[in-house]
Amino acid sequence: MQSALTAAQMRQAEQAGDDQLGMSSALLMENAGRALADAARSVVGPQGRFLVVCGPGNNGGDGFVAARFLLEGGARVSVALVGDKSRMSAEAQRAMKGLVSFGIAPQPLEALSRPRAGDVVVDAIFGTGLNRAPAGPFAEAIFRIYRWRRIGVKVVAADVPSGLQSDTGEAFLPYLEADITVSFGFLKRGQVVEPGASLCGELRRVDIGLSPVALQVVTGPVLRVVEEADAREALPARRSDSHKGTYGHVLVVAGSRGKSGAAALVSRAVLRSGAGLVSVATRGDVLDAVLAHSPEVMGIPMERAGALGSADLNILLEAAEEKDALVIGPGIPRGPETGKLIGELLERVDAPVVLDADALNAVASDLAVLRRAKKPVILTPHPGEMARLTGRSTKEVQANRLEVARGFATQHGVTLVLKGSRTIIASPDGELFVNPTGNAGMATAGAGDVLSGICGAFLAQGIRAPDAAWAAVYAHGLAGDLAAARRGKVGLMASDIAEGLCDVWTRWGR
Ligand SMILES: NC(=O)C1=CN([C@@H]2O[C@H](COP(=O)(O)OP(=O)(O)OC[C@H]3O[C@@H](n4cnc5c(N)ncnc54)[C@H](O)[C@@H]3O)[C@@H](O)[C@H]2O)[C@H](O)CC1
Ligand SMILES: [K+]
Repeated sequence: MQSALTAAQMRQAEQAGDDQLGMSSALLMENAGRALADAARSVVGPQGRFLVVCGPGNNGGDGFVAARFLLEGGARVSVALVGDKSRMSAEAQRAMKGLVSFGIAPQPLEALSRPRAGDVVVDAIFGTGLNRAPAGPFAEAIFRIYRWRRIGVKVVAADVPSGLQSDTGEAFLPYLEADITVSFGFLKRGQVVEPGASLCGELRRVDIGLSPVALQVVTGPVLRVVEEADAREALPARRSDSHKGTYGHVLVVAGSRGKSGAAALVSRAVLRSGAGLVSVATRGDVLDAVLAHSPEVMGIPMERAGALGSADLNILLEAAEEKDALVIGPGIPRGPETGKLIGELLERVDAPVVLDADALNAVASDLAVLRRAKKPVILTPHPGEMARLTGRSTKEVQANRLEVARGFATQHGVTLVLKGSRTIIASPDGELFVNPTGNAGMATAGAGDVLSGICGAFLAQGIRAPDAAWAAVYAHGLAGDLAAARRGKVGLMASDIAEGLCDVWTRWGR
């Protein structure tokens, strides 16, 4: 998995690179500038026209070096310096001197001819050093580039699109959107979470000489980006001498009158994700609808009507015997005692549990039950459910996704999946993962039910909870991407995602 660092962690890594590997910042800048020039050239070819816009810091320094390499390659290059020359960093001044020795001196941006459609602007105004909203000439430069992009000028960002906060992924106003962002050394957090991920356009990470060894000195939680190979390897290969029991039996506690579909979606997703068997415990009339939907699903009829409560404990404890994982929550009839029931199940069931949807709302009033769970627990809230779990507003949750997810997971000793674009997965030990797959078409009824089924199936196959969570989220998003590629985003339905899982497994040779 790739690591996505904060600016402070980047500086630690850079320092380690210097101390241990003799990679001075000047050498790093040379390598960064060369990679930036290569990326810019890849957009229009060496004969294209390039306008490199540099700020006062080392991001600007990368731009000066890139301009020199473009020039050496025979390209037509003009260079602008934004801001006061006297405020330039030493490395940027050195890089500018190198450029001037090639006969090009940076000009004020307004003195240069406006780029045309198809030309390339290299955005080297701000990188990880941005610490407040761009103003004055910086804002003006960003507005100009923003307007040029709308007429077809391509923008290649050095390290971070200017205006984007590299730690949080939030953007100051004004900010730039890039067609390509060239990330030097390690990825930055702001490039892999929204809205930063969208502002970066195509994200290209380039090595500049910072050895992965440098990561060992970095302090604080390192955000890791789930990659396809990781998710594929997390899933056990199927042995020829195996039988359905080998892949686990999942108990699904879901569904209620008018919501039998939730139980059907979860149970189908469980089977579509490789579990050997699935049983659904739900009210009798609901169960008939679920079993009619999928003949492969077994059922445990719960005759008591009304909300789930302690009176359902015995039948569910019995149903949970010999099970390898439970999924509780989608569409359940929730009442005042449901939280107590779930707490008792967590304490006594000898299998890992996925809590989703109304099971999350049920335990929100007594989160202490989570710590008392006998086996690992995965929670899969969307931001609104996370708000209820934490007592924060949804807006606050969304503005602090990484911290909120990690804080909850470590406080309650659970694996927390905070859904949304670029879903965050946090482990009880404080590991942090971000998922890059998925698309807006998946904002559709039942998509979360499918995810909870995949999580349950992966747990039942023996994958440890945090890995089961990020691998399930990755597969779920990839299934949605493959389904959307075939049938569009607008009409995507949860059952398409469940069916799309088959394309994931064939793609993975599973
Ligand atoms: N870390 C590495 O391995 C490498 C990093 N490189 C490049 O360096 C930049 C970070 O450079 P830095 O000098 O720290 O900051 P910036 O160039 O991003 O910002 C410039 C400078 O501007 C000041 N500033 C911040 N916000 C504002 C504002 N709104 N208005 C005016 N001025 C502002 C602040 O003081 C900054 O110092 C990194 O992104 C890489 O591109 C190396 O070149 C390669 C290795
Ligand atoms: K930049």
